[in-house]
Amino acid sequence: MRVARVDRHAVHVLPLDARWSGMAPDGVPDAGPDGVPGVTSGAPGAHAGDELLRVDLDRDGLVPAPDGGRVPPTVGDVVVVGERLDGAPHVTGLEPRRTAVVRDSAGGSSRTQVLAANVDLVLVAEHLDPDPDLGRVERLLTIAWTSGARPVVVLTKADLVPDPDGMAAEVALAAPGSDVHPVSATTGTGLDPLRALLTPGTTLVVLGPSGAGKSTLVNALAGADVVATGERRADGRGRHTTTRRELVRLPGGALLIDTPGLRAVGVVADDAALEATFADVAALAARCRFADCAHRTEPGCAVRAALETGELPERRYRSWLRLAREAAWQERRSNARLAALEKARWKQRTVEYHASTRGR
Ligand SMILES: Nc1nc2c(ncn2[C@@H]2O[C@H](COP(=O)(O)OP(=O)(O)OP(=O)(O)O)[C@@H](O)[C@H]2O)c(=O)[nH]1
Ligand SMILES: [Zn+2]
Repeated sequence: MRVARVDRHAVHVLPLDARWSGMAPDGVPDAGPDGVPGVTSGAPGAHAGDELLRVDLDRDGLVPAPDGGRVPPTVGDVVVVGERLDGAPHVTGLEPRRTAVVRDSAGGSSRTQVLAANVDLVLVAEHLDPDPDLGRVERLLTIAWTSGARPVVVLTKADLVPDPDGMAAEVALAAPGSDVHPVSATTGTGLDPLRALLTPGTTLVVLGPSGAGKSTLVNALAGADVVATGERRADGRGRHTTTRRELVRLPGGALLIDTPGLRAVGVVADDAALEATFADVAALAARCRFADCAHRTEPGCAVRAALETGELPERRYRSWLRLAREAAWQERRSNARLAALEKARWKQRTVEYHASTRGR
């Protein structure tokens, strides 16, 4: 069962097997009377042909993870559904996540948030008009590389600029290793190579700022209005944009994880992902005379040399420093949090041990 939506006390799942056939899956309970868990019909329009099954979570809202811990379920997760004694469906386990799109969720609790699981393709959407923000593209690419999914950069609103291909070539310098596609959802230009990526069963997520045209792009790719866009509604009653994360089946058989526009995303990145996003910088650093070169005043520094000749743009170097520092800081913080958790656990065990031996 694939998690399509997460509520506080339940997940809504797509039966994996019945996904393409549109047949009612066997063993799925009928929609019960009000308030009783059962089959709920999909969100209006979004899941035509798919029946979502509402499955209760334990009181803590967590599910047993493969490593023995308990984690919050996320959209795209594959869960095991069992039956409780009263016959109600109930999440009993989580399959290992093949890939995970993780962000650093700012806030006091110093936690990371898994935005989407088991994603094959991350479309990094950035508009050509206003000018693309290369730092944001690099940030989202780092998140994409860290996830384990394949990143593809999509430059939207190509119809609004005179030279979309020239701009795409510039963005490509900030995106080594990923394809960069200038597209226009309005005219349909550039959509075909993206459509070719959306094979049946492929799960994709589109990351990008609000207003980049993510929903418009997805609808254009799907050839149908599968997600709400930021267009003003005909009745003039404001905008209706994505407000929650949800897995939606596209007509061609690919699965889209629709997310609200990300304002500020903190990166959670591993070194390999940073090296992928900044492959050009990493290649230069590998040529520095000293292996531990800090690229400041060391002799034989290939990074500084490239900065001086202009081969490596100052902007990109700064962006690399910033993201590397941010990732390192995030890692230290999460390690500190893990250590604190571990300590609390031992403390609890000690207390329990003393309680159990008291009075013997
Ligand atoms: N000219 C032009 N406008 C576009 C294109 N794609 C999207 N837009 C417009 O850009 C605006 C934002 O598009 P959305 O698809 O709602 O953007 P979004 O990224 O999904 O935004 P959120 O849902 O807030 O995250 C809308 O007014 C679209 O009509 C395009 O290819 N060309
Ligand atoms: Zn150096």
